[in-house]
Amino acid sequence: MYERVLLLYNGNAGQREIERHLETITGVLAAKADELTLKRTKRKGHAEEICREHGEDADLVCILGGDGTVHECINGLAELKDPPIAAILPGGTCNDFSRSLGIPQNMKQAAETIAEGKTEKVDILKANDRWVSNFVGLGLITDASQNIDDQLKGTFGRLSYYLSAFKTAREAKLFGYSLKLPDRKITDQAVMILAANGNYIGTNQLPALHENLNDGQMNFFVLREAGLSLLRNFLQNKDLNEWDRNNPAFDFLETDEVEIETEEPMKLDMDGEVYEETPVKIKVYREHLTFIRGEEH
Ligand SMILES: Nc1ncnc2c1ncn2[C@@H]1O[C@H](COP(=O)(O)OP(=O)(O)OP(=O)(O)O)[C@@H](O)[C@H]1O
Repeated sequence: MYERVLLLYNGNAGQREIERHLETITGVLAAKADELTLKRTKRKGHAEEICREHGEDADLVCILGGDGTVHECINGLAELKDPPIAAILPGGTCNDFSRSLGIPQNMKQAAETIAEGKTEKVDILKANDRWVSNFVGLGLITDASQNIDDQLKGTFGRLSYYLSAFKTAREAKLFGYSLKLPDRKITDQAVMILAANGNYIGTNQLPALHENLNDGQMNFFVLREAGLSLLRNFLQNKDLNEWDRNNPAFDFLETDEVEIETEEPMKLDMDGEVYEETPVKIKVYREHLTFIRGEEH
């Protein structure tokens, strides 16, 4: 039983079915809360403000939205002295971080998972001044998310991500970068760099990964030009065996800290939205927030 539950929802996210879901969710959660408050985000950045200002008044904050809304919420929660437990109701298009937590993608089942109340402390990344739940990327991934046509996204949902990623992959640009890792420095060229905290991107499970969300490590991928066909296969969910750690088309490593510089400043994609530019320092904050989790992840 929770004393105070805050249910925050992005009426703008996903396929605009959220209001329909609210009835289901409140039906399940009301039985578990002495007080249940609903707040609707009015603009981009609002979820972050609400979490920063009201997060400590709740013992559970339920986030109904996609990865971009989760991103905002953790930025509001991560620096609170006594942050509440966070729970995700998958109301976006991809909902990747909720997948890593084993949250069912069916809304009623997700609400029931919250009602069951299993929790886990999870790692959160900090990239320059922003907190990140799922990933930080640059290069091809940033271009792909920027190329998503909002109208297509509304109509085709996650299919629009694939269309955009395929389109972008044909025009991938090489860039020069240098990485500073705790034990070495690497200077080379790539088409994409990805620092992943979660295990899914664009609803696809990332291959060759760490097993849990609280090992204090991020999974770090550098994709070379030769890796583009690999990426296409990844988007079609096939031939994942090619993502062997020894495949020269990409570098794969685990680290708790990295600094990335690029020849020119490059935009950074954080959890599906562009925030900030390179250079960037990314660090894992181990078990920094507590989330509701499902059975399997
Ligand atoms: N009321 C609002 N008006 C405009 N934008 C909003 C509002 N509330 C939230 N947003 C922004 O909408 C963006 C997209 O929302 P969200 O990520 O939740 O859905 P999505 O993109 O469909 O999901 P996913 O990232 O899982 O694919 C977020 O970055 C968030 O900042």
